[in-house]
Amino acid sequence: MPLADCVMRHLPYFCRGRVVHGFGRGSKQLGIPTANFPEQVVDNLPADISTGIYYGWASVGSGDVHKMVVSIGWNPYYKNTKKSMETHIMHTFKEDFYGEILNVAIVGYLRPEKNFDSLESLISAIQGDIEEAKKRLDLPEHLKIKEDNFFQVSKSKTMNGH
Ligand SMILES: Cc1cc2nc3c(=O)[nH]c(=O)nc-3n(C[C@H](O)[C@H](O)[C@H](O)COP(=O)(O)O)c2cc1C
Ligand SMILES: Nc1ncnc2c1ncn2[C@@H]1O[C@H](COP(=O)(O)OP(=O)(O)O)[C@@H](O)[C@H]1O
Ligand SMILES: [Mg+2]
Repeated sequence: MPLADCVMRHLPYFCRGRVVHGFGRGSKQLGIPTANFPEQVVDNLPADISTGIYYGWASVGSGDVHKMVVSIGWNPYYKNTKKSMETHIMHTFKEDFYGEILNVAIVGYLRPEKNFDSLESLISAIQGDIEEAKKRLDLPEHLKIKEDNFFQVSKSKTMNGH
């Protein structure tokens, strides 16, 4: 099966988890914070979902749904030994949200993970991903996922306090 088919078969992919600490590189070194999921969420990804860079929608707790990009894999530039799943939300938050529930809907695939010969080229690749994701998410087929019941449930009272 071609790579794109393997990847797309699982999309849209919905998941939630509590935001944990990563290596603290996202904001400090890249200027692009990424909310990291715990190991259990990463381990629960479908076994054949390819590592790489994806885009979709995300909300924190019962908050609004925003555009996002997500990186799944080993961050070859940093040579991580554990697979991670990290979401950058295209929204300015007043404060950090470690420990809160992050809800994500992955709707599309952008590219495989890559190594880079400088931090600047990693940063510009990520900025390019963000711009491309913003454009693609305006397509009607993607906009409708923003309204999915998955996000409505996270807004309902039954989720509060859990
Ligand atoms: C949209 C996006 C694309 C990314 N692409 C790559 C990549 O191609 N190669 C790579 O090594 N890391 C990539 N990363 C991951 C960053 O290296 C990672 O977010 C950074 O190391 C922060 O890690 P931390 O959360 O542990 O601090 C990407 C991250 C995002 C959000
Ligand atoms: N727009 C945003 N997208 C993702 N995380 C954000 C955003 N704004 C603030 N944050 C906060 O920044 C943290 C991620 O920063 P980062 O430098 O990647 O640290 P870590 O290595 O601990 O993941 C998130 O856990 C979240 O609390
Ligand atoms: Mg992070």
